[in-house]
This record gives sequence, C-alpha cells and structure tokens, in this order.
Amino acid sequence: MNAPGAVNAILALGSNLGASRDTLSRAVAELADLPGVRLQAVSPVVRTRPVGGPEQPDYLNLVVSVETDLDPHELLAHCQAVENAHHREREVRWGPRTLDVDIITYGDLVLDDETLTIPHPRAHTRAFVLQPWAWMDPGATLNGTPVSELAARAEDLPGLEIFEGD
Ligand SMILES: Nc1ncnc2c1ncn2[C@@H]1O[C@H](COP(=O)(O)OP(=O)(O)OP(=O)(O)O)[C@@H](O)[C@H]1O
Ligand SMILES: Nc1nc2c(c(=O)[nH]1)N=C(CO)CN2
Repeated sequence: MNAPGAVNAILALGSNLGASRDTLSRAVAELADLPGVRLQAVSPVVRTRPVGGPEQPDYLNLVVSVETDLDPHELLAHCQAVENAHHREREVRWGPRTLDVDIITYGDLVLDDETLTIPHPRAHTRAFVLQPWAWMDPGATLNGTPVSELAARAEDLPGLEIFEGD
C-alpha cells in the first residue's frame, strides 16, 4: 500500500563509463535519500550489450521501484541531479555515460510533453530495462502486457547476463 497521495514509480539506471558497479550502488543510495522518495525494491544488476549509438563498452543496468510524493517533473529533475552528480555529459545520442537514470513508469500516468514521456517510449523494447524489472517484480505489467513477455521478445535479450562482479 502506498502512503496517501504517493505513487509507485519504476526508474532504470545504466552506466558504461568509469567504475559502473560502484556508480550504480551510490546512485541507488542517492535516489533513496531524496526527500519524497522511498526505495521499495532493487533488481539484480545485469551486464548488457549497448543498444544503439556508437561502438561503446557494455553497460551495467538495474531498475528500482520507488514510492514517491514528487510530481513527475520534480522526480525527473531529481533524477537528472543524481546523473549530474556523477558527471554525466550529454554529447552523443545513446553514447556512453557514467550514469543514466530514466523514469519508466509513474503509477498509471500517461504523459507526453516537451521534457517528459511516461511510460518511457522505448522501455517496452529494451531487455536491459525489462528483464531486471521482471526479476524484481514477476507480476509487473507495462501498457497492459506482462513485463516478462516483453523481455522475452526484446531483441537485446541475448547477451544479457546477471552481473556477479568482475
Ligand atoms: N521518461 C523519461 N525519463 C527520463 N528522461 C526523459 C523521459 N522522457 C523524456 N525525457 C527527456 O529525455 C531527455 C534526454 O534524456 P537522456 O539524455 O537520458 O536520453 P538517453 O538516455 O540518451 O536516451 P533514451 O531516452 O533513449 O533513454 C531528458 O533531458 C528528458 O527531458
Ligand atoms: N545496454 C544498454 N544500452 C543502452 C542503454 C543502457 O542503459 N544499456 N541506454 C541507452 C540510452 O538510454 C542506449 N543504449
């Protein structure tokens, strides 16, 4: 049960530059510390092949479930502040990054404006989001379809593996 007025959101984190495993751990802790955000669950960490963009290193990805009192734009601003604290630079579309934090869902909200599209418009095709999410919450659905089904269909599923450490 959510607190009154609170919403459950799914956030996806990725990193393929620097000390990615450590970056992800610290970013999860920073998200959990945000005012108006309560961490509910964290998925396994997966190592994934880069999807799109230039040739670049493999990613580590995970998803978290949070309960939040923030509105979606406040949540985005806080996620971007966490990215920036990890020296995120925006140079190349889908290029390598120290940290990416995307909002995948925000309750049942459907939103599309200049800065925010929810559900995330590419999440339903991305095993690097869907598979850790399905492992974290086997009953999860996205746009009415089980996340586990979407993950099984995603083109980037081959090559995804649970990250146990280097
Ligand atoms: N659901 C969302 N989560 C995060 N950012 C979003 C979302 N919808 C729209 N955006 C916008 O997308 C912009 C670019 O985000 P970002 O640089 O993280 O994209 P990307 O991670 O390279 O690509 P992708 O959007 O395919 O994951 C952000 O500045 C933000 O305003
Ligand atoms: N494997 C993987 N590929 C990506 C990722 C990511 O987090 N993992 N993020 C992207 C832009 O959000 C583009 N491509």
